Amino acid sequence: MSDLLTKGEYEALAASIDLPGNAFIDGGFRPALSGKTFTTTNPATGAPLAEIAACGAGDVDIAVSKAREAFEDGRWSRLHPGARKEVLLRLARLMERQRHELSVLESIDSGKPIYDCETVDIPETIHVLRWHAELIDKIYDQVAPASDDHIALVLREPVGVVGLVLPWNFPLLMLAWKIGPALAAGCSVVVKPAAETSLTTLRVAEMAVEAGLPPGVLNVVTGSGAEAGEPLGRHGDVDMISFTGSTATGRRFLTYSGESNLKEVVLEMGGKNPCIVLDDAEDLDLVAAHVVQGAFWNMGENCSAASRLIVQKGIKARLLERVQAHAREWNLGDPLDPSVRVGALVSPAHFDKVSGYLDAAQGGTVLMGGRTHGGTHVEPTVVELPGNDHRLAREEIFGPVLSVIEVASFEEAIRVANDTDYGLAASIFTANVKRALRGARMIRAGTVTVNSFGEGDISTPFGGYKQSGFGGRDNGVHAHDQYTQLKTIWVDLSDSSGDAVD
Ligand SMILES: NC(=O)C1=CN([C@@H]2O[C@H](COP(=O)(O)OP(=O)(O)OC[C@H]3O[C@@H](n4cnc5c(N)ncnc54)[C@H](O)[C@@H]3O)[C@@H](O)[C@H]2O)C=CC1
Ligand code: BAL
Repeated sequence: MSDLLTKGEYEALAASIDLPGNAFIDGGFRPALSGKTFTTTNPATGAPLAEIAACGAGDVDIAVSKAREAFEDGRWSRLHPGARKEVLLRLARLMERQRHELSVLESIDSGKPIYDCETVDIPETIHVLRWHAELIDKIYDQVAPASDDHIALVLREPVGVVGLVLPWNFPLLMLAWKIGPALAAGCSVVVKPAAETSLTTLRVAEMAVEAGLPPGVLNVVTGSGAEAGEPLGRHGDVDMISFTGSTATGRRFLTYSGESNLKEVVLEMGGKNPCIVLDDAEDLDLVAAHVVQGAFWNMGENCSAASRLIVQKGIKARLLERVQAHAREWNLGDPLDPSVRVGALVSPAHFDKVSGYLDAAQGGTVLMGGRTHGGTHVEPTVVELPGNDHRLAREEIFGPVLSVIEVASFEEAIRVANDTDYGLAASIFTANVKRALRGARMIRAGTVTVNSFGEGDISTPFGGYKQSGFGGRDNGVHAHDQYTQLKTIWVDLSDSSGDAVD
């Protein structure tokens, strides 16, 4: 907190930053082959920020071939793990030195509150990179049990050239969730940031080369999903795609893979995450603070947002009173003001989508909020619904809208929690340990938090059940599974007669 600057200082920094715009390929910036650009704007003000290269299939081809060249000649993939670690640690140090600049870039490009960027997004990004860097020279391969005449080695090898397709809601943090383990494993990467938020990814690519990452290992192709994302997904020389974003686009990557080279695909997608509060939950103030954080943090633009509050009848009135009291503390305003908790939604198009859900709240009771301000701000909104079949309870809104559903019992709470196509995250609040753990087991979600809202931390795998996830996990040692493949080397120690060699 003491490290925060003033609003005036952030504004001055924003005005002075030299904004990147070109794609980053083979260690340097270059325009799109077509020369085309698109404008990225500050969603809080509508002001244009920079012209970004609108990459297409030709640019993706070049980026993939440079990544392949780098991978095959071993400049990174065969570097000693300790040397790879040092480069990533240097990158983390550079980012730490430029944390204010990165925070401002992230905030003006995405609409996120500077407070969040300074206290969560940027420090977490740096922490994630450090964590994976430190892991590089501590993971051992295996020797399998075999007869005395054999040695069976099980090695992890980097998967090769990977495409990393990013969302706009946590641009830098999702970059770190993916490049951390991918680069640690020795892969070369081609990153496709969301068109709305390319700036910090481009800046970090530049810093990575400054930190000593060889050219060609980390490339960034900017542009739209259709023009840059699809050619990456369909590319015949990309070995694997790791994607975070909507379930609809995630599905497309499976098609791209099936129709091209059967590249591996790991998908981290949407959620409609339940937050269960049972009658016996203790410390309702704390519960309410978690509920509000879960629903409104990052303006609800969060795949793990606790967007469905499933509350037992006996506690509902008291809880909702406290939820509203806490939510009132989440002030809406200029994202560069460090006292602001609710910034702008990422774009006018997304604002329209979220506003549409506010219009669709009929049939429910709006308990607070429900109004919009300017072209991209939405008030934290709490809507009580008649049941879990309401559209607001079924579709991912990705905005600051909390749906409340009353239930009569623990059993009904679990049934409603699981009554969704998604299965990313869930929370359960109760003083009864058996119910907490039984509930956590019964809920079909990749992460279940007990008496808190959260996503675990860097050491715990993150990903979804059902239509929230596919093929692997981010975070933890488990994230390295995505970016490595197992090779068995079977060594015969016997001589040709079958006797053991002396
Ligand atoms: N982490 C998450 O769970 C996220 C979920 N969403 C959800 O998705 C909704 C729509 O947001 P979008 O920005 O449209 O998400 P999206 O899933 O379409 O975009 C994510 C990434 O995929 C790329 N992409 C989009 N269309 C593509 C295509 N046809 N082929 C290849 N790549 C493509 C985008 O350029 C971006 O880099 C949001 O309202 C929200 O509900 C959005 C972002 C993150
Ligand atoms: N909450 C981190 C993952 C995501 O929202 O995409």
